[in-house]
Amino acid sequence: MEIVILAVVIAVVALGAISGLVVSSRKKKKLPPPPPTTPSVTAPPAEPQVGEDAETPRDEERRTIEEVGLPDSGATLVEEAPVAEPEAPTAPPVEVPEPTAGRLVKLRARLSRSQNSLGKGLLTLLSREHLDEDTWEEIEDTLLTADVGVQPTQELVERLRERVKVLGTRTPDELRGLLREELLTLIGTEADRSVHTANGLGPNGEEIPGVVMVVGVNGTGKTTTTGKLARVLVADGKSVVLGAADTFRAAAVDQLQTWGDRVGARTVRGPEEGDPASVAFDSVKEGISEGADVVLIDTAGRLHTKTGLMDELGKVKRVVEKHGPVGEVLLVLDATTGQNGLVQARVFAEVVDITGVVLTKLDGTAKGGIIVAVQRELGVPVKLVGLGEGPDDLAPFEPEAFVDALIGD
Ligand SMILES: Nc1nc2c(ncn2[C@@H]2O[C@H](COP(=O)(O)OP(=O)(O)OP(=O)(O)O)[C@@H](O)[C@H]2O)c(=O)[nH]1
Repeated sequence: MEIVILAVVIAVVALGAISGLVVSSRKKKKLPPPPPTTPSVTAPPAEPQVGEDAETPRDEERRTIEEVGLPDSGATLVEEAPVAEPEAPTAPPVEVPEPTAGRLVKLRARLSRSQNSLGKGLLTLLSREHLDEDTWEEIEDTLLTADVGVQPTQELVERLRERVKVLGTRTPDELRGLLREELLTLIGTEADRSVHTANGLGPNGEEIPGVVMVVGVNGTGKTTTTGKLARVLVADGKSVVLGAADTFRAAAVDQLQTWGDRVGARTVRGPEEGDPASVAFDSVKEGISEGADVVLIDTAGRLHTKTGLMDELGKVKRVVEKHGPVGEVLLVLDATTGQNGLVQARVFAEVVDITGVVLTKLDGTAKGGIIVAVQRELGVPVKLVGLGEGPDDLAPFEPEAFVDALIGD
């Protein structure tokens, strides 16, 4: 019996020893592998351990470092865990403005609102039963207040008096018709009001983009107008390059570039306070190399001295003309400045050949008569009018639409 008990104890101890070995081997398996240093991969293991022996036979072929192909730095790592590229800022989508035909008609409500006192005022006076001297004087005053100018006012009143006399009895429709005709005569319906953007010819007979210079006193809306004009041209299917030759005001350059970016037009700019003529030259050069249809050049309009202005604008024009002709020189005038605008017009006309006028801020004044006055003063037509601060608030000037907005139709 004692022998049996002894045998059982020995068997239990032996079993305990064996199970202890197995547990320790399992525990070792759970250990993280040693760091993969080069020697540990290629050199045979030092003293073999029980658990290790059990896993990897000592005589098993081992792979060399080349065969193992350790991840070598970036490339493989990137594959396993791609590093997110920082997203490039996405450019805002390029806008395609609506075609400009009939834009003035669309903006008619604004014209009617601002010019109401002129058109409706005249109609009311003409509708009086007795058109006596006082009434004609009031008609004259209304025209003068709207900045039509003395000479054109007298002409209009004279013609109206004559026609009303001949007409005898007058219906409201007849009066409106008369006034419409006479206002149109004053404004002129024959002039070519298109902005000349046709290609010119370079010194060797090659085609170059149409070149438009935009001039005017700072603050009249010159830079804004250049930007809006770029939109008008893009809307009409033309490709445009902008020249920021108003180098004296960095903000004006940035402002112009923003306008250009919105319609996908490149803006050529120079160093701050750099030579405006050089920027103008470069912008036409860029227009030629891009094969653009039109180059619009925004110029500086500081008016301290006439000689300074003359030198600057004259130089810009001369330098640009080395590439080819300037098709259009647009003078930007602020309609709200009234007679002051006419003084500016005179000065600019003396220093550079103006070919067209842009009248801005017509939405903010009742003095639409300035259109007549400025055309008389310069002998060039108003080609565009600004009727608001919105990007598409610049419209080709159409006399009929203008007069209809004034007096209603
Ligand atoms: N209401 C109204 N505002 C306008 C019109 N045209 C331009 N403006 C505003 O007039 C202000 C002056 O315009 P700018 O284009 O900066 O004037 P600028 O002549 O270029 O002057 P600089 O940039 O200093 O050269 C801006 O606030 C324009 O939004 C318009 O037709 N109507």
